[in-house]
Amino acid sequence: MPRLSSNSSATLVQLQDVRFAYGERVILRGIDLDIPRGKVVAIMGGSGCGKTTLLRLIGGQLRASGGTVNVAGQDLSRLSTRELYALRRRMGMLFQFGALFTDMSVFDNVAFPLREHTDLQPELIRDLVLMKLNAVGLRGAATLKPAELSGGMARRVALARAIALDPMLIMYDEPFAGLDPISLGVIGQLIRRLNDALGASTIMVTHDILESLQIVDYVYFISEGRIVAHGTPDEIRASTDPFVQQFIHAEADGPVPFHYPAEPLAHSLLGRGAA
Ligand SMILES: Nc1ncnc2c1ncn2[C@@H]1O[C@H](COP(=O)(O)OP(=O)(O)OP(=O)(O)O)[C@@H](O)[C@H]1O
Repeated sequence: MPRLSSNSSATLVQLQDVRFAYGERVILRGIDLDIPRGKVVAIMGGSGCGKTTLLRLIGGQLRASGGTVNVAGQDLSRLSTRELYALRRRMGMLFQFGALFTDMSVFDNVAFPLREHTDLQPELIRDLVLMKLNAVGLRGAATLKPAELSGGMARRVALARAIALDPMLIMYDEPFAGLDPISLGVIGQLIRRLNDALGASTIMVTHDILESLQIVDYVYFISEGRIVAHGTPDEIRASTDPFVQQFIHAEADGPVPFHYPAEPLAHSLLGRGAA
């Protein structure tokens, strides 16, 4: 597999032959990928192919059953819990729908990681929160509660919270899910801008290929536990790979099957199957 970057100091995250299974169920069968410093990289693939699992492996919430996950020059499997925790503080994560704390104001939501993980004085926390909210265009909404926000605004607050600690690596799981087309464009631009302003690297799991191609530097496609295609947005647009084509043209069926693996329908309907 050709690698995106062969210079290790330019690579923030490197996965080599990473394998993972939930019990008997094998999800990843040997993933090789690089996330270069400063870049925004999208990971795409069919539903249930293991994208979120991959983010959790990089975040150290799951341990690979084989291969190596290396972040900022550190092999995660060799870190103590304390070292892993320290590394995780340098990662910002926004998981699916990035729920805000509903009983806290926008300000307190963004202040939460700063209060939790630093000993900064309240005045400094205040300034940092206002700067983060300003970066996502919501400084004026600091006193609102999540229930008073639109879906797009709530997502922007979640972004501000994910970058509160100035992470070196930001991971987004489906950052566009459930957004209208305008908010989707706003969030896409923000993901790019925040990455560049922080000098961070970004990994984004998404189904939204057209939006992603506008903002990312590189895309990896996963299928059946392996990377099956990868390239820059221009390479992806020009690709004749059937897998990539299925994504670009949003075709329901193709190399990525519509159906979750199951016994034949007739078998299920006759009541002989498990479901
Ligand atoms: N804790 C778990 N225990 C057992 N199986 C799991 C667990 N978490 C996820 N899975 C299974 O592992 C597979 C990969 O899940 P994962 O969430 O990584 O997929 P995904 O590519 O992010 O999917 P989607 O795009 O639908 O969010 C799925 O089939 C899922 O059912």
